[in-house]
Amino acid sequence: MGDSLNSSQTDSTPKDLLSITDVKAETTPQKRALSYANTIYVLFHQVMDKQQPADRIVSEYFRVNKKHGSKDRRVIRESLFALFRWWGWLNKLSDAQSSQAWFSMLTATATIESHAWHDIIQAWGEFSGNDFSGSNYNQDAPSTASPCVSSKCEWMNTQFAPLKFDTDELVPGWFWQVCPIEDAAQRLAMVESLSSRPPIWSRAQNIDTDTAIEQLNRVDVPATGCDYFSDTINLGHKSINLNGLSLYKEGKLEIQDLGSQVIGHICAPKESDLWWDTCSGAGGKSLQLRSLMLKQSSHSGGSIIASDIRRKPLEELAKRAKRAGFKGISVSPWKSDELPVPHAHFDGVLVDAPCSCTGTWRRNPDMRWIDGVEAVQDKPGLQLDILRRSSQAVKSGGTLVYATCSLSPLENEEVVNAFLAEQNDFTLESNTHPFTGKKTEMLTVFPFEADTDGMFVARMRRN
Ligand SMILES: C[S@@+](CC[C@H](N)C(=O)[O-])C[C@H]1O[C@@H](n2cnc3c(N)ncnc32)[C@H](O)[C@@H]1O
Repeated sequence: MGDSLNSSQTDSTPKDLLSITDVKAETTPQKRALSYANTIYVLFHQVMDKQQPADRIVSEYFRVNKKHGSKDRRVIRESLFALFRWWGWLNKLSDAQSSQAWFSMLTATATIESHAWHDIIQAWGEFSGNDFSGSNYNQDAPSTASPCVSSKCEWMNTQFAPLKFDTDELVPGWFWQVCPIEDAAQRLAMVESLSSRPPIWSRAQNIDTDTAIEQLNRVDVPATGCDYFSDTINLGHKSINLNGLSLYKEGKLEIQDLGSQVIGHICAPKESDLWWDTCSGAGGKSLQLRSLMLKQSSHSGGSIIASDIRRKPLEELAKRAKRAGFKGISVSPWKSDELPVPHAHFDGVLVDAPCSCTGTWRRNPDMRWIDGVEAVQDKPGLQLDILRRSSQAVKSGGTLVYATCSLSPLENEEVVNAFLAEQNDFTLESNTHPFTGKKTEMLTVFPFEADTDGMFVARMRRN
């Protein structure tokens, strides 16, 4: 940590540091452990107090505090995100304002996640005043050895007896009310997946997938293929400097979660189709739709119009399309409630609606504690309204696809059912779930099925 091995503040560090007057850091690891603990404490409270995504807060912190080396960044970032993953248990360890409780939390998370910075973890354990010597954390264990969430729960129950911990508590209680799962095994699988990170999923475009994988392996990216879609590439769990990859710079690799890729396959655009992506954001799915068209014919005459109420993501989409060399994608921002495109005109309309994003909690574990139940309950009115308006652009015989990255039936099945109840010229079509092989009308991708984010999709046809 450069020369700041104590708890001294940096310019951008808020003044409300952990109270550490009772902590004596003597050895170098202890001093580093103390400094890390303070930084993580400040960042954690900034996320909770400002109710802003941890990703944003951490990026801003590292942008200002250039002194941190790569190990510092890793310890700070991973410990912070781990705290949010296990906060449902940790918050029971008593008052997070107390330094001893804070050190217990840090030690417990690092133990549960088998983090590799053993000297730091040991120092945190010593500062905590708690006896972690009986912990099952093994210094020689590879960090990939990750016991299941039930055994982690057992460890918590033993380590912090008489406190009681339960796997369901790793997500807020309101989640189970709006995303009910009756089956106990499925419920546990859901908690298990929400307590771990999915790999970085990507898509090969304009290039054969095996060739792309070979090129990635040559530069030490542990890329592998995927059983479900021929253009999907799993890039593993380690963060990657995308701008250092020529494949990415040449527009031959796009990052897109495998769950999100399901949506493009359910849309299944034909090569000459005209599609409208009504909530395109920065165009993850527009690019996928275009890529699917071009896979059928490199002379595909099809095209996509992308719309969003925000301009910035549309600018980003234009850059990504240019990078990929994709002609046939244009943008048309929503400026009012009026359609920014012609009525009854499109072979396909995709409504990837704004939602609570509960399906992305694996990548953003902080959101489960920042958001409340209103993040789910507030959305269905808007979602139905966008779906209703967007549906006017579907031509007779055309396809309407509704998707979210929510796991709640309130934002999913109930919105589609409300839409179908009022629009009798649309009928629901059935699909085969790509991961489970089951036939289904409305399709939820659960994160535990194929190590992805959670998604929902329903496909309708205009009669
Ligand atoms: C789930 S995100 C879209 C993600 C994007 N399709 C992708 O694949 O990367 C939802 C998008 O809907 C946009 N949005 C929010 N309210 C909207 C509205 N009333 N009309 C159109 N778009 C809206 C948001 O700006 C956001 O970009």
